[in-house]
Amino acid sequence: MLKSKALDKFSRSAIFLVLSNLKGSLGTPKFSSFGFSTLKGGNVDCTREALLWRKQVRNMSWANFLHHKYKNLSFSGRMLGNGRDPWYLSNARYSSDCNDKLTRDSVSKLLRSIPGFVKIVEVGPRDGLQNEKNIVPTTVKVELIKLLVSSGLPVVEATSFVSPKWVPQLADAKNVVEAIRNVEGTRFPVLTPNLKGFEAAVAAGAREVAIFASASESFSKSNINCSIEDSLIRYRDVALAARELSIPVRGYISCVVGCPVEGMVAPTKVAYVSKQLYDMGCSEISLGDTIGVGTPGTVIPMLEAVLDVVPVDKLAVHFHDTYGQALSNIFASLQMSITIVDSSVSGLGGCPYAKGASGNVATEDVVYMLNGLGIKTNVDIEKLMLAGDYICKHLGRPSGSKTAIALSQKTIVHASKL
Ligand SMILES: CC(C)(COP(=O)([O-])OP(=O)([O-])OC[C@H]1O[C@@H](n2cnc3c(N)ncnc32)[C@H](O)[C@@H]1OP(=O)([O-])[O-])[C@@H](O)C(=O)NCCC(=O)NCCSC(=O)C[C@@](C)(O)CC(=O)[O-]
Repeated sequence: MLKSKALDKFSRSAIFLVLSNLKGSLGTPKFSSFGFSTLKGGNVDCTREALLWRKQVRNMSWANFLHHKYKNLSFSGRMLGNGRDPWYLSNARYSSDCNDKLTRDSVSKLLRSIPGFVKIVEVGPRDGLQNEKNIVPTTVKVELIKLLVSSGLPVVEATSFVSPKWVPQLADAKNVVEAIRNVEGTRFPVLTPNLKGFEAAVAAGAREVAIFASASESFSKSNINCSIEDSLIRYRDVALAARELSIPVRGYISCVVGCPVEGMVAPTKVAYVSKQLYDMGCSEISLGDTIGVGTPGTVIPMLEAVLDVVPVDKLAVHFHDTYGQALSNIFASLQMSITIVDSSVSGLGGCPYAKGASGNVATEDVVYMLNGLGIKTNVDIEKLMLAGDYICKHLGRPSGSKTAIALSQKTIVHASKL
């Protein structure tokens, strides 16, 4: 009895402290920053002053807390406006945009190889939606694509001309392509697994296609029902037909670092398939970490192997974020001078033939990071968020983009002026 009471008391204070720190990370006061050590840190300060402080802090609003904490500090104008209490100012909003030359110069001095411009290939309407169980109406897909276009994205992968038995969600590919036929300013590649798909795509009005191979035999079999070599034979036919019509072909390679069945995938296998796609005339080769297991530790050697056989300006990277490594992998790729990054609005996605794989890296998160590095994309993040908001409302779930969540909370904070 005594034991369980003591345990109860202990767990209540433990829960309090854990919640306090959790609240801190979510946007409410973090008590440990006032000198309280946490469970993680060891002892809890139980002096009278400390307890009083804790009570006072617990009763504070977020705004009062910040005012208290920062009132004696001076802030740099760059971040916080005119130096009065920053938390009440509407222009105090932090932006990751890096427009000042000094910062840009020091970033580029340290990161000599990173590009000045990155082309983002938005794959949300295809890779993002292909895995959705409930069929998304064609009108919603078309509206999503139009919203993505208005954010300035240069490429939006629209859909796939694959077997509707394999991917029922994209059975309306023809209608989607027809509906965006007259939308200008953005390119709309579509996936075509064979000549049948290629012909249907061209008939619907597609002006760019993508073929998709794999670096893993098992994944090739489960995704397109044939071996890697057989897929390359099919894709040569598609590439040839496309060349005759001057239609650019993007080549994908799945499982470039790991496969759900085979585990680790050797960089030499990825280099081999990359070279085959390059030789058949692919204008771009996108290297996909389909199940999102890679870290820079596996991505860098893979890229090194591919860079030995394909020029860097032909390469794109395509990371899923299952283990939260996508941005680090993109950053490593930028350092290796890659200039094309695939991503999906709100982090939608997953592959129907890679169970457990989570969505692609969120486009909002990529744009936020690139803005912070002073790398241009021509994408308007606020308009991009409108597209994300639109599709998330339709799907009835929160955004998978941390940036979108944070920025929309800021808007609420500023709108209410706390
Ligand atoms: C490749 C096939 C078609 C082979 O599928 P199969 O069953 O071996 O093909 P088949 O030639 O025996 O044909 C079977 C049926 O499909 C039809 N068919 C055949 N081709 C087409 C076509 N193009 N469009 C429409 N219908 C087609 C064909 O007419 C026939 O119809 P039936 O006589 O039974 O009525 C099938 O396996 C397939 O469609 N797979 C697609 C799978 C897919 O879309 N996966 C997701 C995309 S890849 C991905 O997400 C990875 C990526 C790119 O994002 C990068 C990354 O993250 O790694």
